Amino acid sequence: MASVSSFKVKVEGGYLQFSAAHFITYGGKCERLHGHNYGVTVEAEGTLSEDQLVFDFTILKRLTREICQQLNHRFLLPMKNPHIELIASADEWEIRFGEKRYVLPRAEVVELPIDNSTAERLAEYIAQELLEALTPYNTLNIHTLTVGVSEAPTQIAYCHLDLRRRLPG
Ligand SMILES: Nc1nc2c(c(=O)[nH]1)N=C([C@H](O)[C@H](O)COP(=O)(O)OP(=O)(O)OP(=O)(O)O)CN2
Repeated sequence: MASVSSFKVKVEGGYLQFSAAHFITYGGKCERLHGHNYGVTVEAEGTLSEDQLVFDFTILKRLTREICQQLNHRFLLPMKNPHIELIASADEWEIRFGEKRYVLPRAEVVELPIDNSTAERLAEYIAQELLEALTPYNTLNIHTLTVGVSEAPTQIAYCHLDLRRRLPG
């Protein structure tokens, strides 16, 4: 019986990381402000292009690194978190949860369109940003894109995008 090959490329390590501060809300509580040295992995599965690549490692690394740089040394602010109150001023974000109140310079905050800064939601955000950054490239041969975000080497969350269900742009 003839076998069918399937292919996957993965980029990780090196500069595919960012250090950021955050807290998540869960179970009616709000964690203390803390930080992680996050690691990012990206996997693309698909068929081979004319050049016999799923996708060029070099480009994939560069695009992922650019997203990491936007998050590096920032506070990760989940703009859609229904459990925190956000008060904007010209230069600052005030974040309230019950009696707790944080005031942060806007320049040190990255405003994320997510509802909680869990590793899962960060992986989804990075996957969506990467998909956007891949728009100028031919990615029709890529079937799935998986982004992993680790808070530590022992804990990692993944978001898997099925690109075969992409709507024509
Ligand atoms: N599935 C997920 N679970 C948890 C997430 C997450 O993003 N996805 N996040 C957290 C917290 O944000 C927290 O940062 C976890 O950090 P952790 O190092 O595990 O905290 P601890 O101090 O409890 O663990 P140590 O191993 O003792 O450092 C929680 N869960």
